[in-house]
Amino acid sequence: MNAIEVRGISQSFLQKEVLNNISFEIQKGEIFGLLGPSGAGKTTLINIIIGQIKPNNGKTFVLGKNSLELSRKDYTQLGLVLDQLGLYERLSCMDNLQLYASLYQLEKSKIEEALKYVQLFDDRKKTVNELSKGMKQRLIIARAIMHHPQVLFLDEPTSGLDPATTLKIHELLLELKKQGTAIFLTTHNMEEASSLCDRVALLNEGHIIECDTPVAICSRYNQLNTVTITTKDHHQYTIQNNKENAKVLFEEMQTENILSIHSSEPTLGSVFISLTGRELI
Ligand SMILES: Nc1ncnc2c1ncn2[C@@H]1O[C@H](COP(=O)(O)OP(=O)(O)OP(=O)(O)O)[C@@H](O)[C@H]1O
Repeated sequence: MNAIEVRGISQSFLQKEVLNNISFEIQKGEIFGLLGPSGAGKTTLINIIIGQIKPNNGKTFVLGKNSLELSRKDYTQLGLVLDQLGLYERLSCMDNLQLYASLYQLEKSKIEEALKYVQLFDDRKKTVNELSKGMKQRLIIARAIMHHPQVLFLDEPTSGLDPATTLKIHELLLELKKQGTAIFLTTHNMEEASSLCDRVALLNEGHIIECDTPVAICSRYNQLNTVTITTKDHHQYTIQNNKENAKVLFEEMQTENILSIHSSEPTLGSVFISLTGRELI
């Protein structure tokens, strides 16, 4: 059974089409990234999958169940990291989690376990307004995972965080993946997607324009593989890294006039730009 299944989803708001015939599936233990620029419809798709928006067309399933028929019990299998809202600023980390734990009827040990997991146990008595942005985000992740959900949704989980906190969050997500959690995340950050996700979908103007492993997508766009040559007389030019240009490169090398040669492989970011003419911001 797929953890998440999205079948032919289309959605418009005020006659503006946001999602057009979107389909994909996510397995247990898989990290799947949805990449797209601001306003591409990423949050809308999460809301459809968790049954909070009824789509104009198509169906989504979570753990085999139609999203529009999820019961209260089904929701206990899901974890959500949707934004930084929903924390009580003047309550401690512990108290914030305790409020949620009572909804799930979790024992205190589960809260402590989650706080340790995100490395906030020593700060458990601090109030939320004393936490940094990265600590708040880790608290939200603790809240989303303390009941051990089978499916975790994260909307821009590391947006605006420093590289060290981002790395910590990536390690946490990889650990959850190892335990079999299916993880669906949205991001603008193609480096995050490349290093973290098993598969990614590139979303542009309502359509999925690519969906595969980051390596497979990048290797499909080998024409973006280039070589930049700088000569000793400070002339610089970039050519495609292909068979035909190997001859040009060889001839240039024989002149002994080369200062440096840099090769540049396609990245998800450069693929996205070449396909859409726009950056992932
Ligand atoms: N309830 C709504 N009513 C009208 N328009 C909406 C509604 N929800 C979303 N939209 C519009 O749908 C489009 C997609 O919004 P969405 O929040 O899904 O994008 P996003 O990809 O998550 O963007 P970001 O990366 O900036 O969070 C936007 O143009 C937004 O204004």
